[in-house]
Amino acid sequence: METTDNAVIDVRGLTCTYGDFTAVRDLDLTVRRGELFALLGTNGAGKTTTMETLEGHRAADAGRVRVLGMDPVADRARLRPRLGIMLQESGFAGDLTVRETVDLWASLTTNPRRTDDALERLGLADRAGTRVVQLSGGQRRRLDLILATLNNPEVLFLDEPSAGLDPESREAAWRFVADLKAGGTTVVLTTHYLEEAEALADHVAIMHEGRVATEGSVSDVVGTAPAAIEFTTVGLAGADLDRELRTVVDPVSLRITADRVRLDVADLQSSLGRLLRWADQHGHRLERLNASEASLSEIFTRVSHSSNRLEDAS
Ligand SMILES: Nc1ncnc2c1ncn2[C@@H]1O[C@H](COP(=O)(O)OP(=O)(O)OP(=O)(O)O)[C@@H](O)[C@H]1O
Repeated sequence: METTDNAVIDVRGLTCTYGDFTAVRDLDLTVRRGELFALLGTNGAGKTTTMETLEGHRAADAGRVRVLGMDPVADRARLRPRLGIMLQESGFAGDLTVRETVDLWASLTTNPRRTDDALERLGLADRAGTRVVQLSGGQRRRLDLILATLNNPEVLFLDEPSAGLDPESREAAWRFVADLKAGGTTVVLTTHYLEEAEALADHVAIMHEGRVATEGSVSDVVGTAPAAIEFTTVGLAGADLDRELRTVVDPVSLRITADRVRLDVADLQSSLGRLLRWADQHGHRLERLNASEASLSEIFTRVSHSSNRLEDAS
């Protein structure tokens, strides 16, 4: 039986250890049917360990993991045909050609997808006769993606699918994954490309030191951080300007360096409106004015500079 809320993956209190090192600690995750869930995080945050547990490649040391309502380790034989898995390192035989590899994989799969279209779309059609060992790293990555999706999986796990791909191949891989999602496949991916998460993900979770530090839609996650307004002032003095801006805008923080001002604000639209009205009324000129919402990359940087130690103490 599947869990509530259309969850195809439900993880509660997952803990994974290597010896006395805890790589994943008390992690909760919910992935809903048909969504693309991006697991982000610093190197060593625990993404691959979490993915391996979801894929049934390693058992949880504590906690409960359900994929399509099943235990990925205990129910592996029943679950595996419904999953697509692309690992960081592929382990298939390099002596076969691309075509032979795809055919071999397809022969082991019930109802495999047609592959010519996938080879074409991922730029491997003209490599069909090439031995896998002779492929470049990026070409192997694209072959891995095809093999992981041959069985039309209900849930597809992609561990850094676009690592090492050139920009054009990355775009092709993104379109390929987006089309699978449009066809109803639930996708969980890890990536270090934040623009990949921004382009594809319905839900992002940023992991740090074995835990999810923040999660939600990209706009939810980005919305948790203040926006920034920057400008250069002409003829306004430091202390007076500081006082006045705090009254006008009520910023989260304010920094004035020489004549450059940076305001971090909770509500960009209303703060900007108040600032511009104030400048108009007093005839102030705001030069090189720049206003921007926080980016995923800023959130990522904040998370990676934070520490779990405080939480551990609580
Ligand atoms: N086999 C292992 N033995 C001991 N420690 C391990 C082992 N595999 C991973 N770790 C440690 O567990 C932590 C989490 O590793 P994991 O590979 O899950 O992180 P990650 O988020 O996928 O990192 P990356 O982005 O670098 O791939 C790291 O500190 C890593 O050194």
